[in-house]
Amino acid sequence: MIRFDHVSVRYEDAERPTLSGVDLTVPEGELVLLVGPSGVGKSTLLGTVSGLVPHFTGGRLTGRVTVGGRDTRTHKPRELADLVGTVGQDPLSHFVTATVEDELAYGMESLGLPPDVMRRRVEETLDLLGLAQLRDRPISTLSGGQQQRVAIGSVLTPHPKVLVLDEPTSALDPAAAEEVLAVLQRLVHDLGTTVLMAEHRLERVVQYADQVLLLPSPGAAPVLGPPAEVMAVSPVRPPVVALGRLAGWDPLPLSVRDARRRSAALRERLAHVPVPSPAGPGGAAVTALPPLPPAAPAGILGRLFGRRASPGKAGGPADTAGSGGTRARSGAEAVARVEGMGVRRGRVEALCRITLSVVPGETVALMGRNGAGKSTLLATLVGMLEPTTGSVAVGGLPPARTAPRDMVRRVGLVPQEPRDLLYADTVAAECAAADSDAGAPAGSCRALVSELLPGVPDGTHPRDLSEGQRLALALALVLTARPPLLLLDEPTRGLDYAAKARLVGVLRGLARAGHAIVMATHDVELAAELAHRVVVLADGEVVADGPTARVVVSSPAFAPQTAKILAPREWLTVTQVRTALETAEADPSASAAGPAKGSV
Ligand SMILES: Nc1ncnc2c1ncn2[C@@H]1O[C@H](COP(=O)(O)OP(=O)(O)OP(=O)(O)O)[C@@H](O)[C@H]1O
Ligand SMILES: Nc1ncnc2c1ncn2[C@@H]1O[C@H](COP(=O)(O)OP(=O)(O)OP(=O)(O)O)[C@@H](O)[C@H]1O
Repeated sequence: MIRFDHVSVRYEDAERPTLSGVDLTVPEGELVLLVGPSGVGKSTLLGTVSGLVPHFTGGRLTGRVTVGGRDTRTHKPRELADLVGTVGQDPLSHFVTATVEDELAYGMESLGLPPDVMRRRVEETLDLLGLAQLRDRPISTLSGGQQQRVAIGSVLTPHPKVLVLDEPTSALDPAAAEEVLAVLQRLVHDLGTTVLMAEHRLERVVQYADQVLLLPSPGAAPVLGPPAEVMAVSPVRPPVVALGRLAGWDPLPLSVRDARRRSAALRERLAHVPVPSPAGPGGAAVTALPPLPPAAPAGILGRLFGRRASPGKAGGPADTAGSGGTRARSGAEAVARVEGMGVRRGRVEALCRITLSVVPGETVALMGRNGAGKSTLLATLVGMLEPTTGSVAVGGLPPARTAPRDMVRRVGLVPQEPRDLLYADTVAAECAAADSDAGAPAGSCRALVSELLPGVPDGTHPRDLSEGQRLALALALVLTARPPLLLLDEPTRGLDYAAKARLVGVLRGLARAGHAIVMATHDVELAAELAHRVVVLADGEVVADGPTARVVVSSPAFAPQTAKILAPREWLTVTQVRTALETAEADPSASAAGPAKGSV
């Protein structure tokens, strides 16, 4: 159905081609999963199928890509619209109408489908994607995950023969992601739709794939094959595969169910090994933060507060007590304290009766369904939104009523859409501005970008970066300022597993140094790896708040793969299991050991 003949793509001024020698066929009626490290060229490859590359991105395409026999270089994207449905990484750039219902109908209208067919499909899709209650809502008022559902729904309604999806579940909660993948699988099985989909969270998708297409490194020849075979050689792999490789299971499991069936010996081996208790916040390891830096210069204020919904009232309560006084006033040294807080957004009661506090050195994962109120909570902590009822204090001050120049020294937010932080024309200029805004030594921000994700080019416009590269840049910009309270909204979109592991390292270091971190995330593996505590929101209320293992292990939605495989014991990550096995091997007396080496 999709044929690549000797395809190469080279962007202007790039040192080498992003894609080269792609020569393969995606058969009709298969779901092919495209995987590879951040920035390797996955979106570029998808773009050659939808026609966006090179028509909209620039660069030079050589070779030929055909979809259902149509050459994507001679057919503009709109001439492929009846055949190919595309969802890109940024749902907002995708929308053409203002409301949910109109957006779902738009593609069908352009193809001239009869009104009764359109009506029926809109209703079906609203139900399928849990959007029925949002049908009249302006798209601009939806949460990130709700927008992603609309973007997916709008390409499903015209029933295209080919779907090209770039990280379609990146903003979805775990249950919604499963539902969307089940719908896609049904389209593939029942209607013979061909799906080519790029994803980083392989734990969500690999078991649905008929074949996996791996781009191992920039410009390297792709590998296409059965999922288990490709996973055996892939540099990116989900925890279930990493655990299978660690335990020497053959064939490698792709699903939790497969892994559980093979896990008896591993369980036995771990039976007498204590699960390491995660280092909690506080304690000797956490050092006190240095005093707050002097007021931030103006530059960074634009970045952090440029898009605030209710502009900070300049001249709000001054920090007269100084930083030490402020902290003392706030009571038990909490960096953030929320009490009985409610937030109304238009007609929606987005948060209700929220009470929680965050202490220095603590990492909190905010989890919960799409639209539960996670981003809203972060927005109130940074001062972009004001509580309707109750109170919020950060560093002892009410964020929305405090001058941005005072807030910016206390709190930094990496928003769900990292683009909102980026203003300069090049990566180098963004980094230089961040260093100067934060009063950090020149080169600090650039070093952080490279630490998080090697290979991000200095001279590239942030607009042209890959999703993972852009997020790494946004994270580095905020981390350079080292705010005492660091807020991250979905901090792993577009990041490969290695980049995620490096991010975990950086954030752990910050937590040890006394920074408090609150991250809204659907990435259960990240929460398991990093968070001391998980707070679950549902319909704007806190429904669970406790140590990570206790909250996630019992939850089918939030448990990481390792926990599902090894339940009821509370192993959360492959790293924990690896360390335990290595320790047991070094000191067999520490456990009632079975064979230390080889297959377990
Ligand atoms: N329009 C463009 N102009 C110049 N360079 C570009 C452009 N689009 C992408 N690139 C570069 O091409 C490379 C591949 O980007 P691409 O978005 O295809 O990667 P990806 O594998 O999809 O990454 P991610 O997993 O982070 O989404 C990156 O180095 C990126 O900076
Ligand atoms: N500007 C707005 N106007 C009106 N309602 C809004 C606005 N922004 C968000 N909402 C609504 O407030 C609720 C909470 O949204 P929020 O973005 O905080 O959810 P979330 O938990 O971060 O979701 P996601 O996981 O999808 O990012 C949702 O019902 C959403 O539709």
